Amino acid sequence: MAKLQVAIDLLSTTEALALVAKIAPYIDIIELGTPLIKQEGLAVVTAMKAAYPDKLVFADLKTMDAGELEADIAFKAGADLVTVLGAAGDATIAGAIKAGKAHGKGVVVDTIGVADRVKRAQEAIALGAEFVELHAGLDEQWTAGYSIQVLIDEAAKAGVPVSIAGGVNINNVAAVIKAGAIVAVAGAAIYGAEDPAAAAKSLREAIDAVA
Ligand SMILES: O=C(CO)[C@H](O)[C@H](O)COP(=O)(O)O
Repeated sequence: MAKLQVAIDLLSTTEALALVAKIAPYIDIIELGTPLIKQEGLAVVTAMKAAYPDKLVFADLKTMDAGELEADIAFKAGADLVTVLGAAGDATIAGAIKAGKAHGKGVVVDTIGVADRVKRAQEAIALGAEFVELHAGLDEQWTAGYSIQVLIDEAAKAGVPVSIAGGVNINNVAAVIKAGAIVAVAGAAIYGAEDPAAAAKSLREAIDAVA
């Protein structure tokens, strides 16, 4: 069954916990966004895992160097999954994966900014990543001509476990899952919705209708 990951790009632990209190029944993975972690530190990871021990807590570190060290501190703080950038060297990705193995946790490789996302996804899985995020970041989404269809097409040909992030919403989530993504990542479509619980419920139902 494909998973729904909420990407929380809010800026306080209080707001993040309040959001998850509304949407918890519909989501599988709670992502603490990079700006949130930069604002609140890894304490937000610890607080979220303590509040939701049965959910997967995803720390979006976007690590570019010192893979083993950065992953280790996030796993110690309570993360189940951490991100390393696909743009980083193989040694950085391998270091994070080593820390993941030591903690019995996983590493997700984020392809933001990578030119050939499919090739890097295949390389990252060969290194031992849990799955790879085919990702167009918030800035790229504002670029003229951006379409999530690019990521959907890449997921269909990747042949390795991937998630898709970059403007996932109720209009495209079925296509995301039909393309083979094992995780749909939705940020603004949930935290920016007038009714986040209703938005998360609709996404959950759309995912389950495909899977
Ligand atoms: O990691 C991120 C930005 O770097 C976002 O959390 C990710 O792009 C998902 O957000 P949205 O669904 O709002 O596009």
